[in-house]
Amino acid sequence: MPFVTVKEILQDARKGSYAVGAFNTNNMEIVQAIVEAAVEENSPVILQASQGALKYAGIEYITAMVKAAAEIAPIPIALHLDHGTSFEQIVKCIRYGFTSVMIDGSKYPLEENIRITKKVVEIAGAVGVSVEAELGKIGGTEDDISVSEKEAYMTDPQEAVRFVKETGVDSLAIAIGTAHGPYKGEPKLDFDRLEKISSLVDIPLVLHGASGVPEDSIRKAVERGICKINIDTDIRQAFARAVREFLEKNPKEYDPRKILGPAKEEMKKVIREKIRLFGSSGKGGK
Ligand SMILES: O=C(CO)COP(=O)(O)O
Ligand SMILES: O=C[C@H](O)COP(=O)(O)O
Ligand SMILES: [Zn+2]
Ligand SMILES: [Zn+2]
Repeated sequence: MPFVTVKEILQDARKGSYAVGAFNTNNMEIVQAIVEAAVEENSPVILQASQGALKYAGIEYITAMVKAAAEIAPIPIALHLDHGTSFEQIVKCIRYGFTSVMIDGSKYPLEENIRITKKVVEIAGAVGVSVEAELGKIGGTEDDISVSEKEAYMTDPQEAVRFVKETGVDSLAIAIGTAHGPYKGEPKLDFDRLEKISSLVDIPLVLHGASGVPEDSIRKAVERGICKINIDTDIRQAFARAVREFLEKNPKEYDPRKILGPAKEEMKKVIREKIRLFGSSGKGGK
C-alpha cells in the first residue's frame, strides 16, 4: 500500500478505540521485523526514525527501506520522524518522503514551544505531512529527578488545551509518568491527568517511553485516549538478547545472516505481542 500519514492512521484508531504501535527502527532487520509482524497481525503500523537513527543509517537508506516495505506490504504504513528538534531536520525528512514528523519543543518554555510547533504545522500542513508535538517533558529513565520534579514535568491539562488550539498540531505526546529507556521499578502512570487531558483535547494522544510499562497500564491508557504508542527499548533488548545468546552458543559463527536471523525473529515476537495488546490487530484493512 502507498504510505499514509500518521494522522490518517490515528483518526481510525481514535474512532475504533484502539492504539497503533510506533516502532523505532535503525536498520534493515528492524524494518523487516516491524513490517512482517504488522502484516501477520493485519495491523496498520508506524515506523519511526530518530535523528540518531537517521545519522546512523542514513536518511536515504531508511526511506528507501520503508518505501520498499510499503510497496510489498498490504497494510497502511507511515514513516515518521521521532523527536525532531530542528526545523532543518524536519524539512529534510519531508523532502525525503516522510509522511509525518514530530517537532519536540518540550525543552523550551511554553510560548517558544508553541511558536516552533506552529511553524512546523504550517510548512508540513502545506504538503500534507502530519505533525506530532510534545508538551510536558518525557525524560529518560536515567534522568535523576525527584518525585516533585517529575510532577512538575507532567503535562498540564489547561496548557494542553491552549497548545493544541494555537498550534493546530495533529497529535500530542504527553508526559503522564512514562520515561524513555528501561525502568528500574514499575512506572506509575497518572491516569487522572490522562483522563482530564483527553476530555479537554480532541486530537489523538501519544504515549512515549512505553517499553516495560505493564500490560494493564497500557490497556488503561488506551481506554483513556492514547492512540499512538512508542516502543524502542523492548525491541533493542530483544535484539541484543538474541545476538548475545546466539554468539554465546555459537562463538565461532561469523555469518551475519545466521547471527541476525534469530534476532529478527525475537523482535518480531515482541512487536506482535505489542500490536495485540494495543488492539490494532485485524485493523489493517485486509
Ligand atoms: O518513546 C519512545 C520513542 O520516541 C520509545 O521509548 P522506549 O525506548 O522507552 O520504548
Ligand atoms: O525516544 C528516543 C528513541 O528511543 C530513540 O532513541 P535514539 O535517539 O537513541 O535513537
Ligand atoms: Zn521529548
Ligand atoms: Zn519518545
